[in-house]
Amino acid sequence: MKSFEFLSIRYNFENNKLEILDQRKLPDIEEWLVCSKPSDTIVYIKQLSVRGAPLIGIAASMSLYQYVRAENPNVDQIIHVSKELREARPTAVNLMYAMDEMIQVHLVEDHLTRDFSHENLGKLAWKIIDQEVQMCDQMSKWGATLIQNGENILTHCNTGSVATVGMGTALGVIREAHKQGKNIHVYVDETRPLLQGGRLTTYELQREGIPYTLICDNMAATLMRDGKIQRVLVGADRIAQNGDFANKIGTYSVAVLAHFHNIPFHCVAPLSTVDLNCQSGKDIPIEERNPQEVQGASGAFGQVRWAPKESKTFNPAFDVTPNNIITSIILDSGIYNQEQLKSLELLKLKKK
Ligand SMILES: CSC[C@H]1O[C@H](OP(=O)(O)O)[C@H](O)[C@@H]1O
Repeated sequence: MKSFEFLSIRYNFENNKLEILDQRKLPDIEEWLVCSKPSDTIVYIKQLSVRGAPLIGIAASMSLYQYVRAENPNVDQIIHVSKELREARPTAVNLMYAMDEMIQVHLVEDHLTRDFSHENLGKLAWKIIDQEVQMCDQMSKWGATLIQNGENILTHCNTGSVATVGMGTALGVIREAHKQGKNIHVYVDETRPLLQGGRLTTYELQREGIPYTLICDNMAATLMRDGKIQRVLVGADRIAQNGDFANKIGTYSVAVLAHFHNIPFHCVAPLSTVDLNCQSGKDIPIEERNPQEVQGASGAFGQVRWAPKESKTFNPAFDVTPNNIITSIILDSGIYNQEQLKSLELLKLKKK
């Protein structure tokens, strides 16, 4: 392990200090929060101060490593803390994948034969980070091969460097296409209720001078009807064996609209997002969040409510898009079309 600084997570090896950029405060306030112990990290993951499927896995891995280096706990304590971190949010499988990698769950021997030294956990955490950076590069390059010059691309939620430690997933493809001079324009869904698009995707695009237009989620249909959108790119939190996938709430709506208007719709994610324990989207657990998020809005300004505080709300953080309305899934290993998804190509890939 060594010191590092990415856009929304940083670690100082000398003093074992782990920090995350409070994404609730972006774009107006760049404030770093200290993860001094795993319980801090769990709170930050639950409240989405640190968010994004790949990044929460990395934050949890670094928190577990930091804890072992600081406290020198026994194996049962390490396993217990990894379980608490694993359970911080239920949908993004990257969190479970990262914890399984850190406690070496694939080693079938009794856990006493596994190496839980902080040196080894540091190597495992760094391996997860390095893989994530590489996978972002690979899926971004694969996805950019599909982008034609001058396209308008719609994206939902935030899937960029704020949500990963690389160039991003769907937003990584957009970044790569822009870098290749493909003269694209991005339509950014604000993504109610937590506004990851309106606050975070705009923050990333603004910083890099990538042209974009911010829209409310209810505007995508009209843009598609008027021929203003040529492609849709979104991320994923968990992909089932057959290609059904869970992503930020509202993704399914966008997929249905794209299907109706014959617009290519792509999911972009690392292979680690594919969960073989899920045969189809029906098996993916969907996180339900608190009513205040729907009753109002929050950001750097704090929290505002406009609905009656007694309002009953429906607030799933994710929805599931079925494989039959997906044009393709773009992974770090390549592009998989609907027929390949239906013939369980992802299952074969994972088992290689
Ligand atoms: C590359 S981020 C993937 C995924 O994670 C986000 O969820 P959240 O903002 O709740 O952490 C969103 O669904 C992105 O598409």
